[in-house]
Amino acid sequence: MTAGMIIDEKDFFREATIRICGSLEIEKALHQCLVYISEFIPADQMSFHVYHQEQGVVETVAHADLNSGKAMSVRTPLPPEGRRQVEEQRSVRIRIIDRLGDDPVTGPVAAKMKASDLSAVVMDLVLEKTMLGVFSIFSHPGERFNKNHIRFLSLLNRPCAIALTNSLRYRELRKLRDLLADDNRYFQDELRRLSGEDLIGSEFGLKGVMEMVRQVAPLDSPVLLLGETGTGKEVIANAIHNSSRRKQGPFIKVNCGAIPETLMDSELFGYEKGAFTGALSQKRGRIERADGGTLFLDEIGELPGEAQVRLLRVLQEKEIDRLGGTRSVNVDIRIIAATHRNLESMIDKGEFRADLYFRLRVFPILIPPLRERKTDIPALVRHFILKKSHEMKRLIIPDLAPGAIDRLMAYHWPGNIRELENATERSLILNPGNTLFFKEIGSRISSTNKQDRFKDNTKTGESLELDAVVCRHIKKIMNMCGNRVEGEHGAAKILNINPSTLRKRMKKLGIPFGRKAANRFGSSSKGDDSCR
Ligand SMILES: Nc1ncnc2c1ncn2[C@@H]1O[C@H](COP(=O)(O)OP(=O)(O)OP(=O)(O)O)[C@@H](O)[C@H]1O
Repeated sequence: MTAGMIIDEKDFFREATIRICGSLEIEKALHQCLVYISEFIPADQMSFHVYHQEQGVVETVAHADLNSGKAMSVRTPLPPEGRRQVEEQRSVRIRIIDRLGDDPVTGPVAAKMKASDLSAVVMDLVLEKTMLGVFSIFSHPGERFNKNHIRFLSLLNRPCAIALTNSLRYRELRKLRDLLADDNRYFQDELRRLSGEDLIGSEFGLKGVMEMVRQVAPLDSPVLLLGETGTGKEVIANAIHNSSRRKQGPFIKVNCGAIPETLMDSELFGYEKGAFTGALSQKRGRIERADGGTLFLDEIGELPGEAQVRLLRVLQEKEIDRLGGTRSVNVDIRIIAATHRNLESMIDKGEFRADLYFRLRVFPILIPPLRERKTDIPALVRHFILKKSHEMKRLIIPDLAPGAIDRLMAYHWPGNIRELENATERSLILNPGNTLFFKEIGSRISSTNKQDRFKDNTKTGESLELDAVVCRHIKKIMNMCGNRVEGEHGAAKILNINPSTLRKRMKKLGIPFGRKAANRFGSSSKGDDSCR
């Protein structure tokens, strides 16, 4: 103590503790504490050090003098003797070192801090039987600490240990937070790069859609994307997010059709620890994770009834309740929903809530199927050739064979852009050479056409055999002509064949004509099924 100064131990402990535990920023706490202590003890500087045994390194994590404090990470390797002393030490020590430079442990550290000539009190900090580090208090130049000083400083062992632990944990958390923020930035950029540049057709087939995207993106209104499967609803949802003020925030996708109904609530809304058996820790739901960004609800038509009610509340109140939670959590999200289903007919069948539908369809955008924007096909297929060739690490980017584009344009693409993407990939696999023919698309076109014709005929349940078709046709014409074979208004003239040939054919097919026909044919031949 400085001459004549009397100080109560309890006051000293209380005041110094308030200061050393007063801030999680250890440099500030250290500085405040030093300023207070220096009124009673000839202390000029203080620092915290941590020992990393694997590397045999002392890390100085904070240092303060009477002007200010500084957080740092200065690492000093110890010589073998210093390492041995630290590692073999079993008891908690508080020691006075008359000259820091002379000690094998403090010497190398003090040299870095230009404090080799100073005297110091060095105190091991232990909490719950764990050696945390060291607290050192440096004297004024030329002064020495005495037993009385040590008695007072040793009172601060526990508060200093607590302060050091808290600040190290805080430092770790901040590091993780910065890492996460950095990762997040990286992934968002990556996503933007992938989705932003990859939108083909914005000036052609998707021009109208992109115009609507530009109108709605800056607002916070919900958007409902409608379109067949594979038309690019997710790509458009991304484009809206990336052109909105939320673009720095998260874009969180929920595929309502892919999450089992029993897990939907916990996935969307999250849960508190202990909300159900197995809820070992708190989990934030996807809605909460989208806070500050966009929540993309893909396949919204598949959302179970219970979750529809809870989602409606999110849209109305802008807050969510975690499962097992006792308080609501505010969320700032923009919702983009998408579906290939007809939600209105689902409402009629009681499968989708009308109130949720009207909340979601504030701004519907219909994405046309690929068959209605075939002008985009050449650019799309070239884009996919490039993309897939890179993915497959092909050194040469294949070209399109003459006629390939015609084949691609002639097909009707029920699976839309996804089908075109897959067809391109398949073609690349099937053609290891430098030219893509898309011959398989050609065969798909003819098989589709055959199927269509087959469908048309089978719709009526009629036979497709040639004789049956001819029979039906002759009967139809005979009916039109009032069963007359010959003459200006006779069936032979209309069918452009000789009347006797027609009679022969009718005989062969068992079609009555002349008097016989008068008994059989009425005004309509619909009831006659002899041709089937
Ligand atoms: N305009 C486009 N430009 C480039 N690629 C596109 C475009 N539209 C869609 N794609 C690609 O086509 C594939 C299908 O698109 P996306 O998943 O967005 O369709 P979707 O309508 O959401 O499908 P689903 O209804 O099945 O969820 C994706 O690989 C996507 O990258």
